Amino acid sequence: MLRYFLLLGGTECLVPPYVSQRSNDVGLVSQRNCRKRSSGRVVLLGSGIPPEYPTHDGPVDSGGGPILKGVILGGGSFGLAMAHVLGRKGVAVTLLMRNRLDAETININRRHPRYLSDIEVPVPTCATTDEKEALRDASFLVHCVPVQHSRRYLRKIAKLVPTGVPVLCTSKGIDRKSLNLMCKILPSQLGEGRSYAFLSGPSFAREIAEGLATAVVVASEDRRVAFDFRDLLASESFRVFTSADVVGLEVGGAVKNVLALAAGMCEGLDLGTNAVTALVTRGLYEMQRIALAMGGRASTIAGLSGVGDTFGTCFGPLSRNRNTGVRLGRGERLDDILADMGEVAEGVETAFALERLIKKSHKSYRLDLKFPIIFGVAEILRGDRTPREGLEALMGLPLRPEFIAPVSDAQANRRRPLIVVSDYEIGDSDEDDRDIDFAD
Ligand SMILES: NC(=O)C1=CN([C@@H]2O[C@H](COP(=O)(O)OP(=O)(O)OC[C@H]3O[C@@H](n4cnc5c(N)ncnc54)[C@H](O)[C@@H]3O)[C@@H](O)[C@H]2O)C=CC1
Ligand SMILES: O=C(CO)COP(=O)(O)O
Repeated sequence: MLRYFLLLGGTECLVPPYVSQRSNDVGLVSQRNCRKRSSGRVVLLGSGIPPEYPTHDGPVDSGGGPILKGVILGGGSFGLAMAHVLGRKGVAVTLLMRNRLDAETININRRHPRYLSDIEVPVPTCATTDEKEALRDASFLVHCVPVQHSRRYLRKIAKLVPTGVPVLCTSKGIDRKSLNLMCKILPSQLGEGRSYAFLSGPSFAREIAEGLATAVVVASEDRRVAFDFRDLLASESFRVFTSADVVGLEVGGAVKNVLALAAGMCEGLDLGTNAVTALVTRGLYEMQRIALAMGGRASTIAGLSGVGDTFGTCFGPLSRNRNTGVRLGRGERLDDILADMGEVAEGVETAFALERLIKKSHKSYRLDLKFPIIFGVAEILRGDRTPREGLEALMGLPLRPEFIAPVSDAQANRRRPLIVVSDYEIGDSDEDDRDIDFAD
């Protein structure tokens, strides 16, 4: 088999050619988005990407065609998981990391010393800390840096990111300072002149790296880029749906981490199945309310990136947010848990961000009745209440109908994204009459 040698950051890596491993049951590669070359291989062109798409100027294979080079920003658990997804498709990937020793360990031992260290990093992956070298001929970026560090990180590398290169974001949360989702942060730092897509859904890094079946959603306002990333990532073990609802997808990914903290607390307090199920269901109602107010769709919240990821994170054993909640419920201090965990629990900062965002944008009376779980989690994390007091407060809320009808015209105006949380409640007859997905 032909092999290509790529010298990156002083490390020689074997990079097999990009080979489409899509099988018929996964779906046909879109003709608009790909080109069949004489070698019979299928190469994604990135049709939504401007003509200067650097694939065409980057390294070439022996047939003179471009080789895709993905750069993964952030070499933590999810960066590694994405290297596995792309590695399975034979795509050359550079992990852009902060720690030189970690990068060298990956290049030499094919393992990260701390994250998923029992799983070998796939061969087409190189690791480096050299930002300039890594980004120079990137064809696409995959952003896997935690949300709270993203703004500063992106600002630092912005000048090195080639024009027009598309970005797939996998980070889930709301920035505590700016109160923005990643769909605002990325263009604000890397510019509007490129396409952005967002990946979410129940997708634990460990299970992906182990090759267990996973289904996610890629959302983008640019349908061609959503299709390109879908085709680039999809394999027999990684199923990718597409969506145009970026806000709904991101709200689901952000809020589910806060709900997982609450679900974990129920477990830590030994409250039983009734309590945690009720809490998660009511939490989804809060998630939906926020998504609708920000211009997202109810159907997205009912899908993989809403209910799906909430189930996985609130009930599955792998969630770091849930495990943080369990330990809080058992009486440990938040600072001790976070220091000890050594991995990110995005729900903590996102709970504070959501609390502020809702209070700032929502002029309604008794917000604590509309978002009791999100507000309750923020109070517990701040140390204003214990987890048990938080639960007692939920049980003591005024008795009300399960769903409240809309109280303003905002629902009718949903076609215009509100961006800020507005003053209305959703009803149980909530309709979603817009396109569910891109019309193919
Ligand atoms: N691990 C998982 O199963 C999943 C994670 N995600 C999301 O992916 C994002 C990244 O999470 P993980 O990789 O799991 O976190 P992690 O805790 O495993 O790793 C975090 C990575 O970010 C890097 N980092 C931390 N601070 C940084 C800074 N200031 N500048 C640059 N890099 C910095 C660290 O060096 C590390 O490589 C999060 O938003 C998370 O919600 C999404 C789906 C699943
Ligand atoms: O987002 C995730 C799974 O979809 C990972 O959740 P945790 O960050 O809680 O581990």
